Amino acid sequence: MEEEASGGARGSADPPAASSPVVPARKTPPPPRGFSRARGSARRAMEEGARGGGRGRADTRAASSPVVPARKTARVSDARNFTTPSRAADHEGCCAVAEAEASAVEGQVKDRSRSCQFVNELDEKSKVLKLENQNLRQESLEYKNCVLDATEKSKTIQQYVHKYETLECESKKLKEKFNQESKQRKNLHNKLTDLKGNIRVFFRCRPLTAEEIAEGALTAIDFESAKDGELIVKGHVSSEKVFKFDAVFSPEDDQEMVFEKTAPFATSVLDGFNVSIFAYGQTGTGKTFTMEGIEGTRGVNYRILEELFRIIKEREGMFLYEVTASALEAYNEKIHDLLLSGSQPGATTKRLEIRQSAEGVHHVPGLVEVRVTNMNEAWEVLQTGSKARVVGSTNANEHSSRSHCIHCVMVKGENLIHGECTNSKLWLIDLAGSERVAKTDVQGERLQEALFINKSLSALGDVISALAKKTRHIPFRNSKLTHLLQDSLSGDSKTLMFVQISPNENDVGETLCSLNFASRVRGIELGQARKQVDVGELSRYKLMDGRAKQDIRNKDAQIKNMEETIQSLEAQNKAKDLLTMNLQEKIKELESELLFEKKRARQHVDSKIARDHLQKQHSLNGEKENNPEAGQLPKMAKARRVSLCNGMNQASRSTLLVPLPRRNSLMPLPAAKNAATVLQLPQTAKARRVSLCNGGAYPPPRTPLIPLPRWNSLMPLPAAKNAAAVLPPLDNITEHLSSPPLYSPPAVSIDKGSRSKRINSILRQSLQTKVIIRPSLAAQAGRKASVIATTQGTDGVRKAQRVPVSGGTWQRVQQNRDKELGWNNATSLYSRLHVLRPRDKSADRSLFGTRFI
Ligand SMILES: Nc1ncnc2c1ncn2[C@@H]1O[C@H](COP(=O)(O)OP(=O)(O)OP(=O)(O)O)[C@@H](O)[C@H]1O
Repeated sequence: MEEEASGGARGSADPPAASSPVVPARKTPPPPRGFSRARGSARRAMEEGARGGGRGRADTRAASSPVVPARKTARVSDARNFTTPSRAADHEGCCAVAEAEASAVEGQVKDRSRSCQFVNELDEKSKVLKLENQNLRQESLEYKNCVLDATEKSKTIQQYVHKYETLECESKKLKEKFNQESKQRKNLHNKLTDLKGNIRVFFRCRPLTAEEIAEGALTAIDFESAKDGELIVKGHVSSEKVFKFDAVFSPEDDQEMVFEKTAPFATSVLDGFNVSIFAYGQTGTGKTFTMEGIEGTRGVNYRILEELFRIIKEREGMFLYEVTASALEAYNEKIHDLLLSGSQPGATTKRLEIRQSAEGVHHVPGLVEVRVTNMNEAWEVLQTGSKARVVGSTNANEHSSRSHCIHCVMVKGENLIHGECTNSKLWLIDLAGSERVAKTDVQGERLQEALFINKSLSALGDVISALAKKTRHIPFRNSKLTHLLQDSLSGDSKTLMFVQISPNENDVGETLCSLNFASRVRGIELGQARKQVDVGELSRYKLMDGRAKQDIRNKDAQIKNMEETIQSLEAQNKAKDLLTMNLQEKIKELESELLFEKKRARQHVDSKIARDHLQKQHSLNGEKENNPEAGQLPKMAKARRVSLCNGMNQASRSTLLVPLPRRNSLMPLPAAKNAATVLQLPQTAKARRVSLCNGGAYPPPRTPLIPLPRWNSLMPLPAAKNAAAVLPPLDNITEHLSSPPLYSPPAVSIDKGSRSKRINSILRQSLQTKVIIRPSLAAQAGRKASVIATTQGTDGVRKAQRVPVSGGTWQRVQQNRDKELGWNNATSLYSRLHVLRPRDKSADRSLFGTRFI
């Protein structure tokens, strides 16, 4: 930009360069419009001058130059004065040119001034841009520095991230280690507790009161010789008695020392165990002092709460705890909520009952539970309850507790690392003191209270005795107190009992009673304390378990049903298989029977034909003997076989044996002389078989013969004498043949009448059925070598012929049909008769016999 600006400046300061039209456009700015116009007008003026009389070369040069110096113009004007009239025009032209040039110069000047202005503006802009450039450079440097910083920072961050990851990893390892150690500590703690016993008994003796000292009372306990928890009670009558407890606190031991050995129970509570701490002893022996303490010397209740919240704080981040507190009293065998009664001591409140939950935990439904988040809140709740407790003045104690005061601190814990939830309770119980009514000399209400107190403490003694003896029944429900302490005494929790005694020698009887009771309590062997995993979670798991079990039961039932179904289906299949087998066997049996019957029928027919043949031969022989003229007929009959096969080969002749109908009863046989040319039907029964081959030249083709319709039984036989004359015309015969059904079986005889008709009809129906339903039978039957075929003879008479199976299609069909009508008649008849009388086979056979006789 600087170069351009300087170029512009140079252009404006160098007129020749500016006037030169060949100055490169790059170096000079574009000429202003006025300048162009000036050049155009100059050119036009020159042209006009040329038109006016021609112009000199110099003028032309001058005109060609856009910038003409003033000096030159004056010379031209001087010359005008000394030129000829022709030059006047030149002069005028020159003037015009000069004017044009002047105007051009003027325009150029204007343009230059504009250019200068433009250049100035550009300079200013350039300066601004320079400044901007500098700023940008600076910013760029700053950015570069920033980027460097960012890179360094990102590197640092990455290092930090890496460090953080490493730390996190270490933290995880430490957490795991902590968990393990915590678990180990817990186990050790529990082991220690177990070794010490789930019920521990601490002995505490209060100091002699001022009154007692004043009375000169002596101390019955020998603390000097007490070593390792052993305690010697000085007997004022008999020998000394030694008791052993888990801890012995002399009158000189302060609250802090007592709590030192109590503090581990706080850890147990937060670890998820139920803990019960209670104080037992004669009235005025310091139970309330031990449990609650007095201003400045706080007792176990205060200190254990302190310890609880201290540990909760210590475990922050790893465990989450929720603490609630409640307070109640068992007064005259009634349970009252001490938080409901508020600040009105002894005020009648709603009576509560003890219930057992589904999980087996004893609780008091409807008890007010106050959520507390710190020590002060918790202590306030406990104090509220303590203040509401029934307290009365007796001879033994100015502020004697007339009820059993029970504080309950419930702790819900969640391990944030592995998510285990616990739900534990800390019972802090200040029992009412036992008292000898005669000694305390209480009256009225106090007496009643004392009776209830003694009764409940007696019930507690019974429970302790039963637990010590491990009897099956523990009388927990004999009093509200024992009922409420059932969970604490039955082994689910860790229990600590303070046995409080008076050092006064005068109270040694009560002291011994208390110490004996405490010894029994200490002797109780309870099972290992159970960790109280969150019952809600437990119940959820139980519910899931129940559902899963129910699902399994349902599935089992479904599987059982399916198995039963499968079994029944298998049984059905087996039954069907059995039925099928039986049916197949039956079919086989029937088929074999059928074959047998077929054979029998065939044999029967053959034998019958043979018999008929013999009979007829005999009768013919007899006739021949009686009538010699008639002897010609048997001769003709003998010519039953007429060979029509002259000239045929042997094979074809052997197959062309066609049985002819028994026409002997219908027409006379022609003479056998020309048997080779004309087929002569035999007149007698012997003529039933007609050989178309040379008779006797070849053996007969087959022995089994298919029965032919017994035409003789349908039509009257003509007289044998003049058979030719008696024979009816052929047309009549055709009528006879065609009138009955083609395949209707012949009637047995006219005499048998209705029976034969019935059989006929059965056979007919059977045939029709067979033809329609089982055409394949015909095909099966067609496998026989030859069948009977009914053909139309050349003479128009229907003839039954034996034709070869290898004949034409029509012949085969006909053969099959005939076969079916022949041999299968027996089958169908048998079947039908079998249907009619299935078991009377003899009758069937007789019918069969009848049919073919
Ligand atoms: N260890 C002790 N040190 C100092 N004073 C004590 C100690 N034990 C008890 N006392 C005092 O003895 C008196 C009676 O104590 P406390 O009321 O606690 O007895 P108690 O067993 O609760 O009686 P009760 O059964 O009638 O309620 C109180 O004035 C108390 O301060």
